[in-house]
Amino acid sequence: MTHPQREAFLANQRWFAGKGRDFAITEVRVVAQLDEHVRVELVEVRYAHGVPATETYQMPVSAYDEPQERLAHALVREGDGEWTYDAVHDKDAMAVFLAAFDESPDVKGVRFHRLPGHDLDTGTHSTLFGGEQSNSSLAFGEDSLLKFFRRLTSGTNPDIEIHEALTTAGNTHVAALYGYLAADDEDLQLAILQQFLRTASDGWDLALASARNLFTTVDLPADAASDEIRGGDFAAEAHRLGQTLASVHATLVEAFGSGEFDGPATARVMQERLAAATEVVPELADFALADRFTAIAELTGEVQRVHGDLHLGQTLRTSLGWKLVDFEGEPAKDLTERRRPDSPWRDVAGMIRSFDYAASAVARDLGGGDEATQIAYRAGEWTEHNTQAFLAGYTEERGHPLTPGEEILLAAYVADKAVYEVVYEARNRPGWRNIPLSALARLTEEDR
Ligand SMILES: Nc1ncnc2c1ncn2[C@@H]1O[C@H](COP(=O)(O)OP(=O)(O)O)[C@@H](O)[C@H]1O
Ligand SMILES: O=P(O)(O)O[C@H]1O[C@H](CO)[C@@H](O[C@H]2O[C@H](CO)[C@@H](O)[C@H](O)[C@H]2O)[C@H](O)[C@H]1O
Repeated sequence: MTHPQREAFLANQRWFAGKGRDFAITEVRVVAQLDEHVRVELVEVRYAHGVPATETYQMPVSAYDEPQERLAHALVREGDGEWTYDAVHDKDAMAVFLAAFDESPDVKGVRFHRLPGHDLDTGTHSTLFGGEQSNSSLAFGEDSLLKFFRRLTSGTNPDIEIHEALTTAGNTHVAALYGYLAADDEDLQLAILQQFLRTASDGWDLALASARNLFTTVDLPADAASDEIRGGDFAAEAHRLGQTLASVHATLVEAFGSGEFDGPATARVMQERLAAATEVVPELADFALADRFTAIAELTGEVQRVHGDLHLGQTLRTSLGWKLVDFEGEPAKDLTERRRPDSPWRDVAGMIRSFDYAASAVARDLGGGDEATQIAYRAGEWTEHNTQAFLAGYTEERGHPLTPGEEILLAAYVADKAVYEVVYEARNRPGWRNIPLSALARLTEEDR
């Protein structure tokens, strides 16, 4: 059986990782029927070339025996007297999911798990989040947020696992976990239900606003007193973010334990990642990064569960402080790798790269006119200032300053993240490729 309409739908979704590759849907399975209209389907995709050769996607759908005008934009397929829609756009279908989390009914094929301590507000309507997302998230009124994982891999989902550990431990730097949806027969976790941080501001947006504010004051001399910068800048927030990350790391050690850092293996993985990335983006061969990576082979340290893909877009500022979101790890890694204990410096490096991204993205938007040199100077200054504040917050909270060995580790993780970003940008946002490439050029220059 062929599925041309479903294939066309899939190819247009932001969350479909196979864009640009030849693929066919080989199977559509219904894992659960929630009511007469709403069901959860799993779609198996097979690619003509390349790896991975197959993938599984989750499609919550709602089906009706006549077309639904209100859902015309979300049509997945029509035929055999049935109109099938992407259920995340369908408020009625989402109400069925919310009621199921509230009542934990017996639904063949899936289980609705709940954590104690919160009564769901079931009188609310769903609002789907827009934007560039790997999964599909929607808010129920001002109360809860439901995220359907789209690309599924069997095994424990780290986003659920880590939210559960931090919520149970009472760490307030994440949105509290309210529940999750899992398939019965297979080791598949389908969705996470958590506290909706409705008044929160996105860390990336706050950082951009701060950088823009500073750079547009271009008549400041390049060596302007940093007090002027401090007035409107992000440093106090960066400091709190550092404290937040240290607190989350400490709770993760308590919950999952820690292990020994393997220097030689990590250095090897970083070099392999660079070699693979150079195949995709040959300019990477221009950067002499090998010494940064081999330098860590001699080092000792600890590994633990971490966020794995931390950047400003994964942080939310609420009136009660910073929260970290989306503990799924780097989307390109397989699940086993994403759940493996890792160095906490990977997360620290992720945020440091993100400060550079924020400053560089604003500098890029402001263009290359007469003030380009001044803006570039300001961008470097903003990044450095916030990096130092973030590191101070992190080290103060954990109780001791950076050791020389940790500085070497951090330098390697910053370079490793930038290598990852070059490939990510080449594949997803070619216009942004120069941000990590310029960072690598600066790092290589520093190492000379
Ligand atoms: N608990 C929450 N409350 C409010 N907004 C949230 C919450 N969790 C995530 N978000 C926002 O929802 C969006 C998608 O979240 P994320 O977990 O990063 O999804 P994805 O896995 O699709 O990348 C982000 O903009 C994030 O800031
Ligand atoms: O949020 P995701 O888990 O999907 O992470 C991926 O996409 C991110 C971009 O949305 C990407 O982050 C990179 O760009 C950010 C600015 O948009 C920047 O703040 C980050 O520092 C930079 O790495 C992330 O790498 C990728 O895994």
